[in-house]
Amino acid sequence: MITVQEAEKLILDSIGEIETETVSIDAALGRCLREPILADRALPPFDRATLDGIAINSSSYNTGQRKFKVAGTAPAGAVQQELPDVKSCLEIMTGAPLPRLADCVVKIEDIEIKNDIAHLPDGLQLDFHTAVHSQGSDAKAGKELLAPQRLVTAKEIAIAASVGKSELVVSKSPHIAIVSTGDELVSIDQAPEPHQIRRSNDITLAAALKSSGFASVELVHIADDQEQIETKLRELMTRCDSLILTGGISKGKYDYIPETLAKLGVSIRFQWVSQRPGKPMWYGQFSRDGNRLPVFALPGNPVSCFTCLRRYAIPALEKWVGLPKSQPVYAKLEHDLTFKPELTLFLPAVADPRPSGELWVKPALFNTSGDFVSVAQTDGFIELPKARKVFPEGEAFQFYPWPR
Ligand SMILES: Nc1nc2c(c(=O)[nH]1)N[C@H]1C(S)=C(S)[C@@H](COP(=O)(O)OP(=O)(O)OC[C@H]3O[C@@H](n4cnc5c(N)ncnc54)[C@H](O)[C@@H]3O)O[C@H]1N2
Ligand code: MOO
Ligand SMILES: [Mg+2]
Repeated sequence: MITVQEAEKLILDSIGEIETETVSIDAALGRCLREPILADRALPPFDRATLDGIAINSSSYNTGQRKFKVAGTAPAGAVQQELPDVKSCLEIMTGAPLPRLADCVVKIEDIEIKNDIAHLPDGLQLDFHTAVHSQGSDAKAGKELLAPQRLVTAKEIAIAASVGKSELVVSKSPHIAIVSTGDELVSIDQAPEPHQIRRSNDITLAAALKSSGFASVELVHIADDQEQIETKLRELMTRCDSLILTGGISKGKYDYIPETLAKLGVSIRFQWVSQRPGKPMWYGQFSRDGNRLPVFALPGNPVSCFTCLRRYAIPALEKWVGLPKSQPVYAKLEHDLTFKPELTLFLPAVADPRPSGELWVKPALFNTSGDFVSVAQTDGFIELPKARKVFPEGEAFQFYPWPR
């Protein structure tokens, strides 16, 4: 049996970088950018008025001129104009190119225009490019505005749009199959017999993946029949980029998953981790077209598979596609705890942020790793290391928020 840290390292070390694809800018939201975004021209591309007012030559004002003939109007969207001479002005709108011979803008509030003459008061502070956003002052043409390997959010879209990128190169979004097995499981729209239970893990894992940015998910259920499992998994391996299985991995007579995966050529990286819940967890990879594709076989107990998905599978998928890893935070325990088994404990807990800026957590009491009822009241789990037995109130440990 390996430790949590060893399992995490084996998984993350085995994960490479997924291929790229080109998508429309709208479809790039939430994906990892995989190309640099360069300024296609200077930003701003011309000397731009930042206020509505008049464009003048500041040296005329600074050598005593107070009346300027209004020679015309410079709206935004019109080509750059020119003052007839340095003694006159143009009315100018925010966003318009500064006219040639003018070097600053005086805002409308500071002046009075009567009979096409603009009257300026004494005491204005006017210099070269006052109220002008100078050409290239944000970025020179060719400058890298965004480096690759970052999450595309609204602000990245703003930059891409401003340089005319209607399509972006991003990481592919893996198509993930969530496979549940078990003869006792019925679909949620079916009335279960007393000995049956509703199949909840697969749809739960799908929701967690979707809310973590993995939208392409397919649900598959297979009976506890080795032949059917083999046939279906073989088919999924031809077209899915990752498999996440739940159930059928422990020591029961009908726990066919590890054996079948091995038979199908999925190479095992590990099974059995010194953790609760989730001890039977299995991880491996298979090759297709030169890519190594991850397979997570998670225990069937609902809390186990949910916890293992959060602790291992989601960070691994994030690394694969280049999304920022959903990091744990540190949080302080609200009361003393003792846990004697030689296992790392993932304990569901309620977050309690304090006005002091500290995050505290209140561990939840829960029955078994089948008890989703208590877990639903919590915000995440706290990780209590295997090397310890006693965990005192006020000590900080890593807290993993649940997927939203
Ligand atoms: N002799 C041993 N028995 C068990 C061990 C062990 O070490 N030695 N480990 C236990 C632990 S820990 C866990 S966790 C479970 C893992 O079991 P499996 O992965 O084989 O899962 P199943 O046997 O198929 O199911 C376990 C439990 O979960 C329910 N389940 C399964 N799939 C779903 C689903 N899609 N939706 C809702 N509930 C599901 C299933 O009905 C069972 O009650 O093994 C222990 N045994
Ligand atoms: O991993 Mo099991 O989850 O402890 O019931
Ligand atoms: Mg079992």
